[in-house]
Amino acid sequence: MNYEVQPATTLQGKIDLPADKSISHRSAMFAALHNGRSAITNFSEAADPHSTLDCLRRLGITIEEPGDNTVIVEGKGRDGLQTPSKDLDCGNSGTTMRLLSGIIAGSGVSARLTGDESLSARTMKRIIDPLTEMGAIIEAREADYAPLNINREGPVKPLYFPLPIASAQLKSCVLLAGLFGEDPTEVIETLPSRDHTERLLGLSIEEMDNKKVISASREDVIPEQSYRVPNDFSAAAFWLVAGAIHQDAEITLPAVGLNPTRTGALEILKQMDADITVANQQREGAEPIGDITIRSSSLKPVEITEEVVPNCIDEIPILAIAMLFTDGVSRISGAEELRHKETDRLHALAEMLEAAGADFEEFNDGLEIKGHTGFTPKPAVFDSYHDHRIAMSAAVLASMADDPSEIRDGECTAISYPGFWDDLQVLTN
Ligand SMILES: O=C(O)C1=C[C@@H](OP(=O)(O)O)[C@@H](O)[C@H](O)C1
Ligand SMILES: C=C(OP(=O)(O)O)C(=O)O
Repeated sequence: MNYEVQPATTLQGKIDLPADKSISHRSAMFAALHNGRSAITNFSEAADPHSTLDCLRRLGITIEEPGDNTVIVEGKGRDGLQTPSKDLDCGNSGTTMRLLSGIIAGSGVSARLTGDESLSARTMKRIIDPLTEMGAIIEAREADYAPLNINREGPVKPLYFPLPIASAQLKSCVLLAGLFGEDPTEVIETLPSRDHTERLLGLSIEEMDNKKVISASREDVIPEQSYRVPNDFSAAAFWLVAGAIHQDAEITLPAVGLNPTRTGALEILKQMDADITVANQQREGAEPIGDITIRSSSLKPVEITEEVVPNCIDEIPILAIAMLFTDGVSRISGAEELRHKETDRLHALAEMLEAAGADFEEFNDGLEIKGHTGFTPKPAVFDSYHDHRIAMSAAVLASMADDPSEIRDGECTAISYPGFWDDLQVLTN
C-alpha cells in the first residue's frame, strides 16, 4: 500500500518509540536457553522479533504474551530444545536466521530455516562457513542462501575465529554455537559492532592491542533475561534527523538505548552540529538508556568512514538524508555491507536521491552527497523496496518537500517500527 506524506511545517512532541529490535530478539533466544522462567517487559511489537518468538515456539519453548508487551519465556536450558516438526520461518529477519542458526547448530537439533523473498536473497555463507568448521552439516540453496537445513554429528568443535567482517550477527552466531562446546570458542573482533550478545550473556571479554577476544563455552551459565528492553535507538534516528532538518522542531524521545556500540549516529549528528541533548542517563539491566531531545539545527557536512560504519549501519540511510540539508559535500565510505541488507540500501538510496532531485554520486562502498541548507526535495512516488529503513528515510525526506509525496509499500515499516506512520502524524499535527 502507498502511504502519503504531507509537507510538514512543524515537528513537535514526545514519541514513545518501539522497543529495541536487536535486544528483543536476544532476550527471547537467551531466555529460551536459560534454565527457568524469564519475564521480559517492553518486548518489541514489531514483526521481526515476533518471527523469533514463533521459531522458539516451534523449538518447543512455551512463551506467553499476557499483554502490555510482556513476554514470559519458560526456558528449558541449553539442552532443552526439541527438533521442530515444521520449518522455522524467520520471515524478513536476518538477525533471527543468523543467530538461531548458531543455536540450532550448537544444540544439535535438526531444523530447516526459511525466510521471505528478501531474506532468501541475503548471503548466509558468512555463517555457514564457521558453523561447518564447528561440526554442523548445513545444506543451503546454491550453498549460500536460505532455506538452510542444519544438522550436526558429533560434539561442537571449538573455533578460533577472527571476524572477517564487522557483523554482530556473525559474531553472535558463532558465540551462540560456541556456548554448546566443552572447550571455548573465541571470536576476535577488531572493528567493534553491537555488543548486546556479550552483555546479555555476560561472556568473558579480553582486550588486547585494539582487539577484543570474546569467548563462549558450555561453562558459561546462561542468565535469566528478566528486564525491560530499552527503546530502539535505530528508530530514534529517524526523528533525530527529522527534528534537525525541519525549521520548527523539538522532539523528545524517552528511555532510548544508548549502548555506545549502537549510537554512532548520535556522535555523527553531534559532529554535524545537531542540537541534541541527552538527559536522565541510567541503566536498564545490562544496557545504558537516556532521554534524547532534538531541536531544529544548522547542520554541517560530515564524513562517515569504515571504522564507524558498524556502529551506525542501520542509520546510514537516514544520515544520508541529513547530509542533503548541509552546505557542502558529505561522504559515506566503507559501507558496502549496506548492499546485503533487506535490499541493496545504497542502490535504494541512490534511486531515492535521484527522484528527489539531489546532487550525489554512488560508489560501490558508499555515496558522496552535495547538500545545501535550502534544499527542497521534489515530491515523488518513492519506492520503499519493501525495506523498512528505506521507507522511513523516504518519509522523512518527503516531509521536507513543498507538495505531498507517496511511499510505495509503506506497510514494511512494521518490520521494526509498527507505529511509524501514526507517530509521523502525531508530530506534524
Ligand atoms: O545483531 C543485530 O541485531 C543486528 C546487526 C546488524 O547486522 P549485521 O551484523 O549483519 O551487520 C544490523 O544491521 C541488524 O539490523 C541487526
Ligand atoms: C538489517 C536489519 O535487520 P535484519 O538483518 O535483522 O533483517 C535492519 O533492521 O535494518
